[in-house]
Amino acid sequence: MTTPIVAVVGRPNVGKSTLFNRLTKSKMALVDDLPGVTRDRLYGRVESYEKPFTLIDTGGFDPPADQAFADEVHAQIKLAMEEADLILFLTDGKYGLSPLDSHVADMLRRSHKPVIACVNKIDSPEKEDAASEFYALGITPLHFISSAHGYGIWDMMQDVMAALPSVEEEDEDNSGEIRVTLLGRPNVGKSSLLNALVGSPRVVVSDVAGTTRDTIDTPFTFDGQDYVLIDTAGIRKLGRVEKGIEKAGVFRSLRSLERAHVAVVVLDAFEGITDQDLRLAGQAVESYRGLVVVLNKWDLLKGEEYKQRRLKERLESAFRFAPYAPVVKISALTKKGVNRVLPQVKKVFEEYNKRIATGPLNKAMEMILAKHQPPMVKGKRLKFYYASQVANRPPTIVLFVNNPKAVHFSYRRYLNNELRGVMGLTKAPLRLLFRERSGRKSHKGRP
Ligand SMILES: Nc1nc2c(ncn2[C@@H]2O[C@H](COP(=O)(O)OP(=O)(O)OP(=O)(O)O)[C@@H](O)[C@H]2O)c(=O)[nH]1
Ligand SMILES: Nc1nc2c(ncn2[C@@H]2O[C@H](COP(=O)(O)OP(=O)(O)OP(=O)(O)O)[C@@H](O)[C@H]2O)c(=O)[nH]1
Repeated sequence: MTTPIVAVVGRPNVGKSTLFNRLTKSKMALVDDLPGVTRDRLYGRVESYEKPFTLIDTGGFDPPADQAFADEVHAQIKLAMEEADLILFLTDGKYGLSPLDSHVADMLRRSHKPVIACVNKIDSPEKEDAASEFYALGITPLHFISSAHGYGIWDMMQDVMAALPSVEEEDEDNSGEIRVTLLGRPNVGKSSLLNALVGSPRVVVSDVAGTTRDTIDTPFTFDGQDYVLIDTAGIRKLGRVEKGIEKAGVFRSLRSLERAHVAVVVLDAFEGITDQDLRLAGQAVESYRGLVVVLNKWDLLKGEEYKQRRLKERLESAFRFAPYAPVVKISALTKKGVNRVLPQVKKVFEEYNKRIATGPLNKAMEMILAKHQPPMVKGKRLKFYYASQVANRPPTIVLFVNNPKAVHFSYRRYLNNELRGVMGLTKAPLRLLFRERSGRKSHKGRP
């Protein structure tokens, strides 16, 4: 199951960040465990609607000073058209239609991606009439919304939901191949690991940075298991892109993650763990991909026991948000340990496919709820009605509850840990979705 990517595009100041904040603010709080530094406004998960998705705020590019902002918008749109599954095109109803809006509309019409147009800053229904000039953009559906106050957002989200694939759609691909993505900041040794894994150096680099993205996947077999290394071109290309590296990098890693089962995050053991490393690992966790942490350049720590211990401590504290991720120490240079990477990937993948039937799941839920009752919220007890696994890859369980927003982070974590135990998940993540259900029957009333 992949999580779709929705990108918000539009001229500066139309309200993209405001919309982004509104939609992501009630996101489920797996992120609470991530160190503050890994949180930014580049992307966020939206899980409070029927279908979860990743939202990307394409604003805030820093164009070189001599370039007009038209170039900035142009760059955003191109990125969004390449990488997103759906585009939210925002315009400013208070300002009125701008020539740049029409230009953006032309570009979007030529893309084959679904687009939903929104006239923002329509703070009340009366303002809609004044904004009817936006129909001239020729993009439908067209919604009148207020990102700041919430007007029209619900209607717009209905169209977004209708355009996105459903969570319950199973991963059709039963070929048994494991899709792996290698993530890591520049110079940690991704290309070296790629070469060591695949055996022979492969020339996959496009020399012109920033042109059409050429995704090249590399299939191979190891110990009788089929693997596909995703976007092997991007692994090398990213190091060469200088401008807008961060945003391009975020996009690349998100897109690769969406196509992967397992992310291998490569760290440089010699340089230590940086914020960027944690951000990449955080993306993998937020995308609910399997995660294997590779400590590369271990050869440089040979005999350095103090440094090894320091690194181990730092790793344990920094990766508290993914305690289940196996860690493999390697040297891509000497190839020592390299053969231990894929067996770990395979173990994670096997758990990633696990299933639990509804009967045993609900029996387990009864015990879990009895052992540690859901807390009272404003004098009312949270009620869990029913649980069901709706997907694997990753294992995804929907919990029906009377008030999903009131399920506190610590209780979510409790449920997640307990259910992981029940399902025998030790190396892979479990995704819990909380859905509203009203009704008198309590969980105990269900068979
Ligand atoms: N009246 C009104 N103002 C809004 C609304 N949404 C955003 N604004 C205001 O518009 C201004 C720009 O909003 P941002 O969300 O920063 O716009 P942006 O598109 O992210 O801007 P860039 O970062 O420059 O790309 C801010 O002053 C917001 O408060 C709205 O629905 N109604
Ligand atoms: N000592 C040591 N050096 C390594 C190891 N792995 C890679 N290197 C060196 O680290 C440097 C970067 O390696 P690359 O494989 O190009 O790193 P990368 O992550 O692909 O870099 P970008 O293309 O910039 O993203 C090269 O000089 C490698 O020789 C290792 O295990 N030990």
